[in-house]
Amino acid sequence: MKNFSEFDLDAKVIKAITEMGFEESTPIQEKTIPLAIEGHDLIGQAQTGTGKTAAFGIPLVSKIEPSEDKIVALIMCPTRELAIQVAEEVSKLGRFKGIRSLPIYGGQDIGKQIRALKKRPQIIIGTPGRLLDHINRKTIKLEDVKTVVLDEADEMLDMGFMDDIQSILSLVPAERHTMLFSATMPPNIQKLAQQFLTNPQHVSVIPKHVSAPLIDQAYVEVHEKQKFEALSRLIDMESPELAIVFGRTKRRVDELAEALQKRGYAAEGLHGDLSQNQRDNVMRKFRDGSIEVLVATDVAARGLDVSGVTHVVNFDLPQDPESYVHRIGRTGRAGKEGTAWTFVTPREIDHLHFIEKVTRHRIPKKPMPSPAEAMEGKQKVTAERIINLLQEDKHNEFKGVAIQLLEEYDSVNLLAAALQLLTGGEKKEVSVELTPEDPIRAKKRRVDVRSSGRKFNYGSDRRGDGRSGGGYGSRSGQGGSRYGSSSSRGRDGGRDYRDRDRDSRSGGGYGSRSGGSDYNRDRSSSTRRSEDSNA
Ligand SMILES: Nc1ncnc2c1ncn2[C@@H]1O[C@H](COP(=O)(O)OP(=O)(O)OP(=O)(O)O)[C@@H](O)[C@H]1O
Ligand SMILES: [Mg+2]
Repeated sequence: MKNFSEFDLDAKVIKAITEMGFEESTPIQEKTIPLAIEGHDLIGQAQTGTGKTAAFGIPLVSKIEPSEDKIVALIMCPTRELAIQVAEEVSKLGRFKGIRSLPIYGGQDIGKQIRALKKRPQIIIGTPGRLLDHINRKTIKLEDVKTVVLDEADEMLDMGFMDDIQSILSLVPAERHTMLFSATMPPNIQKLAQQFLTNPQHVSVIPKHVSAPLIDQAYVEVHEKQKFEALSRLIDMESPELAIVFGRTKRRVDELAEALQKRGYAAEGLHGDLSQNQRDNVMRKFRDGSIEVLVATDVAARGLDVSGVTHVVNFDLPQDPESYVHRIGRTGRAGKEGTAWTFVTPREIDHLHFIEKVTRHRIPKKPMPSPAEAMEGKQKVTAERIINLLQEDKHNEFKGVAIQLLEEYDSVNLLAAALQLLTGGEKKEVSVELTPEDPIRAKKRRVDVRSSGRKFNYGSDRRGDGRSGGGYGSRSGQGGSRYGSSSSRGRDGGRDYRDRDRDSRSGGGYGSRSGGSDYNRDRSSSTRRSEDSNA
């Protein structure tokens, strides 16, 4: 893989890249950056978590003049969370150059956005609905836009944004540079590309080796009623640093988050019925580690990049193979390993086979963790916490009692009792009741697998030389202790939303759901997404 200094990039951008801890380019970046610098239109495809954001962000930021006081670049994304995240990455890349970027999404106070637009950002990162709104109000003008990026284009179309995207693109001068990123290439994407891209170069990184994917996948066959028990045992057994648990509906997510809290886990739910403020809050807490389990609908399946997500659990089997790939792709990112478990009820086994077929990956079956395994995992974590405390050496005030106890009791018994207390068995007795979900029925439909290219993480030599897979340079500042407490986890500074607008109104007609879709549709155009509508 190439070092970033080998590309024709602005030195200030290289400085930013170094500061972000990137050492070498990823394969999609290596292919995309030179083409984008030369101004070629392009269509990019690569697996989840392989740095597509920087693949378009780096050349984009490199080309923009800091003195520019108009909107010269437009990035469109399907969800609010993604708009925020992409804006965050772009602004990090443009820091030393003094590039101004601004996320624009539904659910946030429009007045606030209008004020922020007065600061003359050069790059706008937005969801199509809210962008159109600003365009209609003339608070965003596209006449000087020279570069357009469509991120997760297939998802935007699936969400019913075709008309909005077409209206927006038709307002951008034809003399422009357009980059489209998509997981799949269904006909509507091809149509969009034909309509709005000029002689696009196809850049795809499809892994050759599938022998050592970074994501360790497994399924557990469980009855609907056993799922919760299976989940809590799994969390206890594996003690994830951070985990995302996907549920099928909003109701499911709410009930599950509540049930996990009752059992003493730091869990919260994320779905489209929450206000923007709540959504931002949940994401912020997840990113800074104050919640360890994020329970979410598919709203969190695409693009979201949170460092430290070691586990993904499909509490409910996803409807589509694509959704499966995107959900599990929230772990095993940027060369790190991850684990993905999928719960399958006996009646859904056929659907699982369908997913295996489309993703061309056999998912091995694992037994439901036993109570003993769960207990063992918990004890291990407790023991590690004690050892960590021991190393901190700040427990002088407890030493008196310790000496007293040791004089009276056997040391092994004493420590075992303390471990029992700390492992906290009692909370687990709380009974929880979840409303059952109907099983997913096997759905036979054609999916463009060949072009999806997001089935596996590449890099079969990963384990061998200790370097991360797929040609990633290591990234500094990210400790990888599997059992580390959240406090020992290197924080991903720039991914914290703390300083973002949190007093934004969620009302005002924006961010309201249309047709029960879980996405932030801030327009009323119809949506095809229905998984979440029964919440
Ligand atoms: N060259 C690099 N070296 C190390 N880390 C990188 C590099 N490029 C990107 N990253 C990091 O990898 C992570 C994943 O990147 P990104 O979110 O862009 O992936 P993606 O390909 O868009 O995934 P998805 O398909 O899920 O949207 C991010 O945390 C990003 O900062
Ligand atoms: Mg992405």
